[in-house]
Amino acid sequence: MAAFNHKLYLVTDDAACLGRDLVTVVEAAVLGGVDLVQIREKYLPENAFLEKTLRLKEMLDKYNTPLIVNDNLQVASRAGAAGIHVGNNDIAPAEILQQWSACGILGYSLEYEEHLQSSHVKLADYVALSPVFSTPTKTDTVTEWGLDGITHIRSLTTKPIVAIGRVNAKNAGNIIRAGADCLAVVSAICSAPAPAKAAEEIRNEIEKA
Ligand SMILES: Cc1ncc(COP(=O)(O)OP(=O)(O)O)c(N)n1
Ligand SMILES: Cc1ncsc1CCOP(=O)(O)O
Ligand SMILES: [Mg+2]
Repeated sequence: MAAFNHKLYLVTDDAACLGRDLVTVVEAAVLGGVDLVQIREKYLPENAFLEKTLRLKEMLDKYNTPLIVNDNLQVASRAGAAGIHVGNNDIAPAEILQQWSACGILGYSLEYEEHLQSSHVKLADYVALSPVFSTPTKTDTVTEWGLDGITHIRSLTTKPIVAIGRVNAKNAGNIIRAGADCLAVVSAICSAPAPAKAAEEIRNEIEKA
């Protein structure tokens, strides 16, 4: 089980970067205060996904910022990533740990409260409350947890809680005060005119909360 003490987690979306180079946007975000990055590519063929992951990892290694790969165990292990994030419809955590002994951080999306008792959650280093607020960035979701949902799940588990879904500088403080340990963000950073400044503003709200 890996320690998890990250606070601001950038989940990438090339399409949200407004035509700018993804590595440049992510580097700015890291300089602004992002301390964990996930590469999320739902539609790239595996070779292109791996190539992009390696390019991003080369930059992130300069900052000692860990890179998590979404969904794809082959890409995660071949790139020597710091870990993987999966959900209910992906490869199961037990299978990941069986096939990838070097897996560091294993993240799992919590979509149903009943799954909190599952072996998937037991094996995870953090649970993502997904989504905390409904978001146009990902529409195939089940439960909008809201702030009360975070507080409720906080009372039921000691696992680190990551909140994702329409997180921004305005709601960051409330989400942390509700019980989240870490905020995961796509558009409020990737689509910001100045990603470094956007990351810094969210980070400041986290630190103040
Ligand atoms: C940090 C974080 N939280 C939730 C998700 C969503 O994962 P999942 O439910 O598997 O959906 P996809 O991202 O695969 O569409 C995530 N990727 N990262
Ligand atoms: C990947 C993912 N999983 C749950 S919501 C989401 C997207 C969050 O995107 P945004 O920060 O733009 O709302
Ligand atoms: Mg997934």
